Amino acid sequence: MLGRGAARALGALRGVRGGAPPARSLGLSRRLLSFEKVLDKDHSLPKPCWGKDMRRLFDQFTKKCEDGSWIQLASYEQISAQRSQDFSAFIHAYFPSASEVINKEKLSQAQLFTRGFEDGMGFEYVMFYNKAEKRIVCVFQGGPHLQGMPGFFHGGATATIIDATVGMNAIVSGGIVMTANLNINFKSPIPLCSTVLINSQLDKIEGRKLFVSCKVQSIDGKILYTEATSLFIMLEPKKKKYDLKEAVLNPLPA
Ligand SMILES: CCCCCCCCCCCCCC(=O)SCCNC(=O)CCNC(=O)[C@H](O)C(C)(C)COP(=O)(O)OP(=O)(O)OC[C@H]1O[C@@H](n2cnc3c(N)ncnc32)[C@H](O)[C@@H]1OP(=O)(O)O
Repeated sequence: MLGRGAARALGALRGVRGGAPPARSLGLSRRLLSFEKVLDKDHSLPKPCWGKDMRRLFDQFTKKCEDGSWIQLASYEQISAQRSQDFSAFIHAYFPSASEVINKEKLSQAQLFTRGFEDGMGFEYVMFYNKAEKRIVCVFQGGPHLQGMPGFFHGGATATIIDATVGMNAIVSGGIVMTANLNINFKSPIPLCSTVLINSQLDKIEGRKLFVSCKVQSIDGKILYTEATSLFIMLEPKKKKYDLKEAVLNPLPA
């Protein structure tokens, strides 16, 4: 049977008892904590580097959260030291060979790729989740360090924010998942430093497979920049010797 740490990690992802504390207990009733974080700030809240489009869209979606149909997803740069330990256990459970490379110390220094840039230079984004519609909308303002062809975003940067958005959609539905496939059609180059909307939709779940699609559009909806489809796989507990039933039925206190 797997250790307590991995059970907690599962709880953190699934929001079950024993995982991250409920958002309400932290006074954040309209916000869903995607994982517990105490060391740094929530990067999905307004900052001086946000342009007027980003702020206006943030305000519009925050308004939509008032009736509970939409939830703003918090986002942090690092996970807490405690969670780092939990994730070490998680990695060991699912990918034993990887745990020889990624030790606890390295994990404690890790940063979420999309949050590792100086404010305003890289990925500025905030995501909003609509459970009933199985949608996540990401408001994204890309900074000057994401340039590819001069004056436009690098396609890899676009792929990254797409993966983050469809990935979050898969996580909120499937728990512990990994991207198995991501197909992207680049229709029109995205001007550097612009703000765009990424609209993602969970299309279907078949067993362990989650199919999520998305469109990247200008904020007025007139330009379709990019379209993508993706496949996420829920990790197979038995295959990786992870006792999911135990983790769900006997969650640990936070
Ligand atoms: C709390 C912390 C929160 C963190 C928040 C921040 C996160 C931000 C979010 C960022 C998000 C970033 C996210 C990232 O960046 S994730 C990082 C990028 N992804 C990876 O590194 C994944 C690498 N791949 C794997 O580990 C395995 O292949 C996985 C786990 C995916 C499946 O291996 P597993 O051994 O488990 O499964 P299986 O092989 O038995 O296959 C099962 C079924 O699936 C079908 N299949 C499999 N692959 C493909 C494929 N390519 N196309 C079509 N179908 C495929 C397969 O045919 C079979 O179907 P069927 O025969 O049953 O019908």
